[in-house]
Amino acid sequence: MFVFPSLFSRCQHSQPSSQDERPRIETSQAKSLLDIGTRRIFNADHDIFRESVRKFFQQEVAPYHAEWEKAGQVSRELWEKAGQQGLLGPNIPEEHGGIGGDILSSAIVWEEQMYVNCTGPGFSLHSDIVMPYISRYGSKSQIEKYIPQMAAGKCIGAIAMTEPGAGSDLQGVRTNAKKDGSDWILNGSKVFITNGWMSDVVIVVAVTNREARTPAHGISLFLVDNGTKGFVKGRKLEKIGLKAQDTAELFFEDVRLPADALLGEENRGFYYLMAELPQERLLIADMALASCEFMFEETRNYVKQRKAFGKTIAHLQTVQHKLAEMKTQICVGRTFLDNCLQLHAQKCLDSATASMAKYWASDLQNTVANQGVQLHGGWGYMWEYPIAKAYVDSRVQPIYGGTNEIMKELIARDIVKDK
Ligand SMILES: Cc1cc2nc3c(=O)[nH]c(=O)nc-3n(C[C@H](O)[C@H](O)[C@H](O)COP(=O)(O)OP(=O)(O)OC[C@H]3O[C@@H](n4cnc5c(N)ncnc54)[C@H](O)[C@@H]3O)c2cc1C
Repeated sequence: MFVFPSLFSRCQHSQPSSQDERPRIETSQAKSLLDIGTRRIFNADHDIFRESVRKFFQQEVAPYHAEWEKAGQVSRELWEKAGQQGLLGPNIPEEHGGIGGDILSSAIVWEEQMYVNCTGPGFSLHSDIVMPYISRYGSKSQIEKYIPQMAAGKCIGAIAMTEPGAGSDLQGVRTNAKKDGSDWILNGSKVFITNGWMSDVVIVVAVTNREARTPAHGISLFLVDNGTKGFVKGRKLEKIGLKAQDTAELFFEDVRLPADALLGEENRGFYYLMAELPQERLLIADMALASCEFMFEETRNYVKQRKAFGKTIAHLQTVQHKLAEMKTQICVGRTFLDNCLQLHAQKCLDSATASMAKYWASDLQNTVANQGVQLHGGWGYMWEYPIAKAYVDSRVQPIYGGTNEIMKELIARDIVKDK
């Protein structure tokens, strides 16, 4: 496992470490947008971590990804290896059984995954969406039961909000849990659940009080273990992209849950969701920007070696201008994203700002993917070319984690609200 040189108290404020003598350059000034040692939000300790994470994705993920795309899932072994390397739950406190790092360490894992263009492992959802709910709202026994196992990659986490009839409108969920003595009886179904097929524990969003003054006041979260009677996993869904990611339907039929399966307080689930969604949106945004950086470098390399009319296409001014536009947009986006990462590291990221990042970066990702494919010509449409894969994987980013239309609703609501 990678051992952090007790660096994270310093990381909290993202100051350059004393080891950084020269000011760090930003990505626009670097030789490649993927260079290690850039960006002022990071320090030299982060760079060491990034090197180990990069090596992990290059050695343990990239060579096997095509195989996992065919299988529709990654291997269990990969999860355990990631756990051993300290890649799962980097931002979960040590006293809860996590790694004890900062959000910037999580961001390094998100970005490095995109830099190898391998979307299969659902690490970010597990580490930075599911684990935080348990760490923040779980009881001592829930934390002890799940967090160390999740950090070790022996327990894979998922979160089930969306239903066949309710996605954007979360308050419309119909899955429900009714009290039976001190137990709960859970009924309903969920769809599009990332890590759903491989999951060992799922956080399930369910209605617990139909009489509440608004639906938001009657929703609770439950921890449901794989193998619980009545909990059935449906098929792995066939998607147009994210081929190696196991996205599944989940069914709950009279699932009897003990009282301690309730996560946090009864009927407080909607508030927990609202509190945690900005981190989910930031994560999607940062992965989108990192994917742009990867696609830009792929495209730059391609046009510098592809010949047409006796010289490389990188000599054509129209191609150069397109690359100039792409790089400018990506670097402008990176500045905003790094600002959001820093705000979040200081616990100051608000919902509207996170929504701006998610909407803008995921739209940019699709624009860059489209331009990258175009500059690759026919080869860009071939699966063997990384840009083709990046193109299809981009498409879902404006949809999940709250659609970009919903992001605009949240941004707009904040703009016009009475102060
Ligand atoms: C690959 C993948 C993985 C996913 N992983 C998970 C997961 O792990 N857990 C989970 O719970 N969910 C997951 N989802 C579900 C995802 O979050 C939802 O698909 C998303 O929130 C949209 O919901 P919906 O599909 O029901 O679309 P709908 O809500 O039906 O929306 C359809 C269209 O209507 C628009 N629309 C809806 N309401 C409004 C409005 N008020 N104003 C303007 N436009 C509106 C939407 O923007 C969209 O364009 C995943 C989805 C995919 C595709």
